[in-house]
Amino acid sequence: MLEVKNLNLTYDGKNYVLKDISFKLEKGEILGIIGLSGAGKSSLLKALNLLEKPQGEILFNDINITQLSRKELRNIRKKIGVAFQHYNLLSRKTVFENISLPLILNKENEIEEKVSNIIKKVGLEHRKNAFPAHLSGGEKQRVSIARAIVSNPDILFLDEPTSALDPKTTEKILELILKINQDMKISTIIVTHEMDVIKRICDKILYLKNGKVHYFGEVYRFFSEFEEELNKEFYKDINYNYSKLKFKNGKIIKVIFYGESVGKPILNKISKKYDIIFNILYGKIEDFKNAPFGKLILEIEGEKTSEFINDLREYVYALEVLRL
Ligand SMILES: Nc1ncnc2c1ncn2[C@@H]1O[C@H](COP(=O)(O)OP(=O)(O)OP(=O)(O)O)[C@@H](O)[C@H]1O
Repeated sequence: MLEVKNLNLTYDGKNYVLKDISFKLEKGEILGIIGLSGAGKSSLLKALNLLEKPQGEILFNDINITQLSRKELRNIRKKIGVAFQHYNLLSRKTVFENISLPLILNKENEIEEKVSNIIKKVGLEHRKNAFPAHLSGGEKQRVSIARAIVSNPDILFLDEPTSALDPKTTEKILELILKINQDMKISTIIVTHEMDVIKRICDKILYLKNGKVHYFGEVYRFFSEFEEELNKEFYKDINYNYSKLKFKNGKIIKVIFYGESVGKPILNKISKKYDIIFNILYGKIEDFKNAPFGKLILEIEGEKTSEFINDLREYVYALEVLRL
């Protein structure tokens, strides 16, 4: 439903802040855009919105929206919902009035009913007559999201929707985004610098580095293959400690489990089969959107470590020998 081909963007006509960006978003998918500060995340969102004029193609339901007239663009914009990090609510209007705005601008009918439905969906019935100054951060973000989806758009852009919120409120907003995505089948692009947001709700990830696509694809593959870089750039996930090693001649392996294999006693079974003893140096299981994802770093010892590794490889998503 959205296909971006060879997108480039420059603000000054010389330096490109987006370079040859290409990716695809299918209907109903949630795509997370991540990258360090200055990588070009906001610029990409602005280019997709055509708030900035990029070079290249943006095919929205097979129409190249970079080539449209103002009037055609106005119609397409009705199909795009945007919620900003700082909410951008009108302070003199109530929750209800803020959410009504896009419908009034688009001269739609049955505004009362549509707004009431959306207010119910985002759980703000009890706050519908409140003014933004009297709302919590989470409630403001609910209003902002409600306003973005009230026109029933095909695509929703969310710019850092949880970065100003505490962890509990973040979780509630992520649940809301997932619910909206499932109920309304809205394709969603979410800019974030929070890895947990990507893991919890995204199907795909686009990792921007210096204005270029460094990775685009499935979330689980990204966390399986880009670990070292992630540790360096974003957070310290794995800091397994070689001082915890127990075996003199042990090998060290990293095992990634994804989906069904998480939670099965595979390791126990296969280690018994080859008479292998193991010591867990690091282990973590996380709930990704589509399936659980587990990572283990093991120290192994025994006569048949090679056979053990070969056999185990068959049952897990990925296995890497870190030290022979
Ligand atoms: N309006 C603008 N005019 C000129 N340069 C800009 C403009 N907006 C952004 N830039 C530049 O474009 C590059 C990418 O910035 P952008 O804000 O898109 O990055 P970002 O990944 O969203 O960063 P952050 O996480 O800090 O918001 C930066 O070098 C920035 O200085």
